[in-house]
Amino acid sequence: MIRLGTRRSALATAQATDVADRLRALGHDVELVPIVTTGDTNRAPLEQIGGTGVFVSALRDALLAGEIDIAVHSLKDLPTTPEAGLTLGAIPQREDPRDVLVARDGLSLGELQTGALVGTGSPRRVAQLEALGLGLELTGIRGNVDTRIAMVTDGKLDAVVLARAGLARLGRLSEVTETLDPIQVLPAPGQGALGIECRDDDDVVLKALAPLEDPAVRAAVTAERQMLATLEAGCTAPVGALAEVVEGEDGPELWLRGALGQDGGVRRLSANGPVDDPRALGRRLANELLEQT
Ligand SMILES: NCc1[nH]cc(CCC(=O)O)c1CC(=O)O
Repeated sequence: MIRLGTRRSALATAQATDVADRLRALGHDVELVPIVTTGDTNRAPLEQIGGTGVFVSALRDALLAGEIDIAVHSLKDLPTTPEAGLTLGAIPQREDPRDVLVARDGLSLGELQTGALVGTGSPRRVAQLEALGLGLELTGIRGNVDTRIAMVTDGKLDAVVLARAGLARLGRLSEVTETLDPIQVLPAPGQGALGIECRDDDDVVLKALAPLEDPAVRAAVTAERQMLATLEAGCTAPVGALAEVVEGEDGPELWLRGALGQDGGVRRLSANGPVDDPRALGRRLANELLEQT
């Protein structure tokens, strides 16, 4: 029996159920174990209560205590610092990593008027949206995906910006009024990807997880997360990153785009590197972003 720990939110439950179903299809017995985290019980702004890492620590404690065997994380909420005794046993196929706009009356970003009220609590989204120069009025919001969409439906906001992956997993893609091009808004490092964490000496679970692994996604998110780590930025920092495996002249290579919000503007760069050394690429792009003046 594999005990899979999950937060109770609709999104976390959808992600956990998806992983559980895939393990069951491979012949494993899986039990879902609900875990409550500080991020779920405390409504204060994330920056005040320790960033999105607050969603993670209770799950990690349960893993280390042997109460659960695997934890399914949204990779963009997982701190880049490794946790002793734990490892990412599998990084499965990724959902569409892009951000989306959910606006009233089917509007797109370019159709929103100056002064339109757009909800997002993410410094990354704020920095990149402001850099577009559309004169949008950005306002911090928190709450689950349903709550955020309701702010538009109720007329409190003209629009909200969300991760497309979350809407896809909740079956709410019909709410999307525009998918934002990464040329304008780069997603958070790891967005749309799941990280399945387990104890690093749990050979039975590691073997069970192996078939869920997508090596190209692991390479991409490793580069994105290394860029974030080198920038010494937390999950609430104004950092966007998106890597993809592309076909280069000598075979597949990794292409990484990065954005760093700074001094009211956004620095953007991209670089290519070998697929087998994603960390070097992430580190290089981070350093180039820091040197750019
Ligand atoms: N920070 C909350 C969070 N964590 C993961 C997702 C969406 C799913 C994903 O990116 O994997 C979301 C919601 C959002 O940003 O809209």
